[in-house]
Amino acid sequence: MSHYPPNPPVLHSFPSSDLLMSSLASFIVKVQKESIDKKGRFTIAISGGSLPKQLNGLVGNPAVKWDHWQVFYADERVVPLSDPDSNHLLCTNELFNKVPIPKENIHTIDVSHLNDLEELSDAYEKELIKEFAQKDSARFPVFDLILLGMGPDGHTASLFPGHDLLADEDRWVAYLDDSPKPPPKRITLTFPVINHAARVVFVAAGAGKADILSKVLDKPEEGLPASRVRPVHPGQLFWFVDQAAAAKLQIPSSEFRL
Ligand SMILES: O=C(O)[C@H](O)[C@@H](O)[C@H](O)[C@H](O)COP(=O)(O)O
Repeated sequence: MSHYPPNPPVLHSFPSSDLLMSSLASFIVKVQKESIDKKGRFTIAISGGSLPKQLNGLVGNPAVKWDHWQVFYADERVVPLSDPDSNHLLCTNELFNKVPIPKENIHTIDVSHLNDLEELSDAYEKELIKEFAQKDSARFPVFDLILLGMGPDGHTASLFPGHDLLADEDRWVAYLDDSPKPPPKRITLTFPVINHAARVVFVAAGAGKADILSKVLDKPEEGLPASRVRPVHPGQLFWFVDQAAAAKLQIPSSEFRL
């Protein structure tokens, strides 16, 4: 555990969603390069919602070394991988079908083998242990990058306001069968895993995010799930937002520089 306080979040606000998307792609490419140069691989967790679409700047980008990516899901709905509710299906349609990533580098949560929630989350934890435990000797996996969205209630991944899972301090992967947003059964990375990542990036765009974003960033003491994302030192939290989402914020935006 780090003895230093978490680094303050870095906010990057862009005048248009196109600029947000291209800057996000540049940022990811830079992190990918640093990770591959250091360890020969790039570990990333992604979530659903509008996020996969925001990754469009990676499509056709020759700097992306897809065969070095190891992709996990920050959360997944417990439905078949071919179901329209599946985050994996969404990411496949929006991104993976458009780029040359080897299928075995995408770590799905596949309910066709197991549909007991506990077995399913244990199986995903084992998948993470295979990737991380022998290679890094940390108590929790240290992702190079975790990409998250934020719901209108301040939830992130499948960590919802007021839910018991917010207090989970031990597990790497947890499950719930009472998600307030359908579908009810989900698997999610826990806060300790999210907060041990080297970098976490939230992406939020559109006027519909303005109120909740100002609550999450200006009033972290309210403890909404997205406010609880505070990577332990030396981890760093970034917010990539557009001007519409940032309209009600008090904290200043930093210039985006690579
Ligand atoms: O699992 C879900 O129910 C959604 O995927 C959800 O968690 C989504 O990621 C956020 O609500 C952010 O949504 P947007 O990215 O669409 O703003």
